[in-house]
Amino acid sequence: MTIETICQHIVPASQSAMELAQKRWNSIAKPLGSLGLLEVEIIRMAGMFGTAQIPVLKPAVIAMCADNGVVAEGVTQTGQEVTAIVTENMSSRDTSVCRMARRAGATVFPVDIGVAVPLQGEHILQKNIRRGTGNIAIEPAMTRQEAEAAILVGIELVGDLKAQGYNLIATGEMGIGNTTTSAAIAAVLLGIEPQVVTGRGAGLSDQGLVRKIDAITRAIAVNQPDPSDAIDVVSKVGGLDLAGLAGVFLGGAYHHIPVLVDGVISMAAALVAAEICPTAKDYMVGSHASAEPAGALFVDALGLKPFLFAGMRLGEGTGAVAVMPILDMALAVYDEMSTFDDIEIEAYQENPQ
Ligand SMILES: Cc1cc2ncn([C@H]3O[C@H](COP(=O)(O)O)[C@@H](O)[C@H]3O)c2cc1C
Ligand SMILES: O=C(O)c1cccnc1
Repeated sequence: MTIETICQHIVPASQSAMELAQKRWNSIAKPLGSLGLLEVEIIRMAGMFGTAQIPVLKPAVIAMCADNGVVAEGVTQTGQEVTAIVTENMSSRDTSVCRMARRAGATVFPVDIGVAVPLQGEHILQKNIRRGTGNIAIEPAMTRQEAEAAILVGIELVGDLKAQGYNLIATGEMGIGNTTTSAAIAAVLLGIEPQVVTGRGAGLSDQGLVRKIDAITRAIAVNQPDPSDAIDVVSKVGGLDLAGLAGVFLGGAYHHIPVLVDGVISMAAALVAAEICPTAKDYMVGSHASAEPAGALFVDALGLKPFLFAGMRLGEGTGAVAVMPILDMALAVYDEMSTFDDIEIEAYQENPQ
C-alpha cells in the first residue's frame, strides 16, 4: 500500500458511536459532564473504535529510535551515542518509559528506524532505513523515498500490533537531537520564527541554545522545505524518528485505533500526519503539554486537549503513558457505574447550573 491509498481509506470517527457514548455518560448517576475531559476523550474514543462498547484497553508504546546528523552542530548536551544506549535499554526494559509502562500495563516496542549503529536487544524491532540522517544545517536529512519508507514502517507497525490485540498506542521516541528537528518542523509548518519555537531540549547552555536556533535557521535556508508538502518538510529538516511516528498516527487512523500524542517530538510528527491527512486528527488523543516552547503551539495547531500540565519534557512516550491510568479509570466509571435508572434517582429535568 502507498501512503496515498492509506489516506484515501481514512474515515472520520463515527458520529453515531459518539452520540451513544454521550448518552451513556448522561445516564450515569453523577452530575452531568462532571468527569470533564475524561468524558470527552472516552466519547472520542468510542468514535474511533466505531462503537460505544469500548473494548478493554490493551496498550502499547511504539518508540521510534533514530539518530539525527544535526547533532554535529553542537545542539545537544549529550553525544549521539546516547541514542543507541537508551534504545538498547528500552529492550532490557530499563528506561523511564519502560518503568512507567510496566505500572500502566503497557508493552514498549522500541523500533530501530534509523539509529547510527547496529543494535543488540531481543525486543528491538529491526526496521533501520539508514544509519542516521544527514546534518540538516547543511543538507537534507534524507531523501523523499526514505521518508516515505519510514512513514510506511509506522503504518505497518500499527497493523501488526492490532493483529496482536493492541488497541491503544502511545507514541514514543529516542533520538538525540530530535528536539532540533521538531523545532525546525514547527518553524516551517506553523510559519513561526526559529527563536520562538526552539527550546533547550534535554538540556542546553545559553550558547548551545543560540547554536540550535542558528542551525535551524540555516537548515531552512539551505533546504527550502515546502510548507505545503509535509513529506518534503520531514525529509529535509526532520528525522526518521519523526517520519516513523507520523506513520504511526496515520496507521492509527487507518486501523481505527486511538493514538496518544506525547511531547514536542510526538506532536511534530502528529502535525506532519495531520498535514498529510487532516482526518487523522480524529484518532489523536492529547496527553501533556510539554515544557518546550513549541509544545503549546502544536497543541493549538492540532486542537489537542492535554490532560497534564506538569512541566514534563522527557520524551520516550512518558507523558502518553502517564494518561493511560486516567483513561482506564474513566472507563471504569463509563463501563461499570450504576445509572440513574438503576438507583432510581430521577434525572434532572432541567440543567441545574
Ligand atoms: C539520557 C537521555 C534519555 C532520554 N530519554 C529521552 N530523551 C529525550 O531527549 C532527546 C531529545 O533532546 P535533545 O534534542 O536535546 O537531544 C530525545 O531522545 C528525547 O526522547 C533523552 C535524552 C537523554 C540525554
Ligand atoms: O517535550 C518533550 O517531549 C521533550 C522535551 C525535551 C526532550 N525530550 C522530549
